[in-house]
Amino acid sequence: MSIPGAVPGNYYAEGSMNNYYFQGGGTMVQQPLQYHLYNTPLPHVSNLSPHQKTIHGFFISDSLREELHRKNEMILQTVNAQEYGLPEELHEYHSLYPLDLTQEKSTEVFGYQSSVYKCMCSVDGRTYALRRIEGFRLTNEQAMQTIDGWRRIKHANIVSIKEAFTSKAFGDHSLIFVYDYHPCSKTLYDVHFGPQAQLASQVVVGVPKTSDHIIHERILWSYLIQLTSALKKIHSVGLAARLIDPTKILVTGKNRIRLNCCGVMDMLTFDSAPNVAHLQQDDILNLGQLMMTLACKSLTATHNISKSVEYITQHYSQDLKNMILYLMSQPVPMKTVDQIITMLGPRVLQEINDVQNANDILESDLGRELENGRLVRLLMKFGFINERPEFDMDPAWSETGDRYIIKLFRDYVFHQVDEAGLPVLDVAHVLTCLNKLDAGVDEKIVLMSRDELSCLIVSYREIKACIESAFRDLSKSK
Ligand SMILES: Nc1ncnc2c1ncn2[C@@H]1O[C@H](COP(=O)(O)OP(=O)(O)OP(=O)(O)O)[C@@H](O)[C@H]1O
Repeated sequence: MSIPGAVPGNYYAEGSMNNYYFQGGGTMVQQPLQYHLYNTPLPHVSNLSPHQKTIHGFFISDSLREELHRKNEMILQTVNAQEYGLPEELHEYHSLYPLDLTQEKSTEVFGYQSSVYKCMCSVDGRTYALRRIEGFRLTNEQAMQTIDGWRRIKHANIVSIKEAFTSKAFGDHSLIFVYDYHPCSKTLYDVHFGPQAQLASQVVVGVPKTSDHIIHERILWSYLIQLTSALKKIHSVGLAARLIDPTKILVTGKNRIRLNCCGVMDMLTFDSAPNVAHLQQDDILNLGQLMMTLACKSLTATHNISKSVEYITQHYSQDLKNMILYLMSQPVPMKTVDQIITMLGPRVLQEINDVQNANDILESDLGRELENGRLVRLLMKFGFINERPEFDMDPAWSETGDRYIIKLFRDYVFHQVDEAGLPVLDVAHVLTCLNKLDAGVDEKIVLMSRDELSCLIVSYREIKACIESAFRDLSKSK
């Protein structure tokens, strides 16, 4: 059988659906489908005519698929709790997985050592990030109430907190904070100052840093806008962030940042009753220091401000330099986040434009998968009906009546051969047929019996009715 109207070689089906390898002794072991099987088109198929399409055109982009797969894989990662000396259960959480693998824990930020774990909640089945403050004994129960204000904050640039509690499950007095989990996220420190970032910007001895190694100005403005937006929310409810540190800012997507560990300092320093207005001024100052650190790509940039300003003047616009200097200046009498927002002005519009463009790209990717989801549901119905060994005490059910038409249609879609008797693997033909079937169009096709002795002329609308009726029979039997 050949495909009427199909242009041979127009479409390319690449890759196999499963990954096989042979174990010693010749047993074939099936591996789960690996995302890396889908690669971008090879050079010899990339120069297609305008009417041709590669199979990649039908699915979401490789990079997005890989990113989503990695995130899903990360959510499912587990370790043996005993091996890592972790409790099997902690309050309503289980399956703890350490996210911070550094041996030497710093006490610089909180004044206590802290660890972070991914975990599952047995109440809602979701994944969370637990931050454990080690060896902290809570003396005043009222401190727990400081979390209430933070729990009400829902903001795109703040990692949401769920709850806090104390625990002796680790063998000490620990204070535990439960935050939303953002799989595969890194800290801003890891992204710009971690070993990989260092490697990328390694300076050859004697050769000065080139502008390739600095963070692009547009990214710096984007960070500033996102953090200002987070501070606006926090200050407007009478709280202060208190931690604007590269190790406590999460990068959860491309240039997408979120303030992490909100509420921890309020609990740790509850007894000293800090002044919120002063802390809010400190937030603005810390934001300026962070921006200077990032612009100079040096963690010690604030130790020599005049040298750092000189560096920023050389590499960035006057606007950015003025902004950083404003953030770091003395408050006379008070600086507010609203003033920063006014100064950001048109940059905010640029950010909105970038965000909306990114959103459009994601929406078009989603649109492609939407079609695929529809077709998968149709294929599942085929699977339920075709080749069913017996139904309603009738061993010939799937081969007779309406079901015979479905079987012949399945052959028409998937089992065609070309003039030389070779299988036709034309994805476009399959997609066209399935889409027409799903829409139930009036177009008629010729279905041939396997022995080629008889043929039926039926419309897609009629085949659709056959499938719906057969599927209804199957679902009624439950
Ligand atoms: N809410 C979260 N969701 C996902 N991953 C998180 C979350 N919070 C922290 N992490 C990850 O946990 C790891 C450790 O975080 P942590 O804040 O301890 O950073 P750190 O650089 O180790 O800081 P410190 O030196 O203070 O311990 C980081 O890789 C971070 O990406």
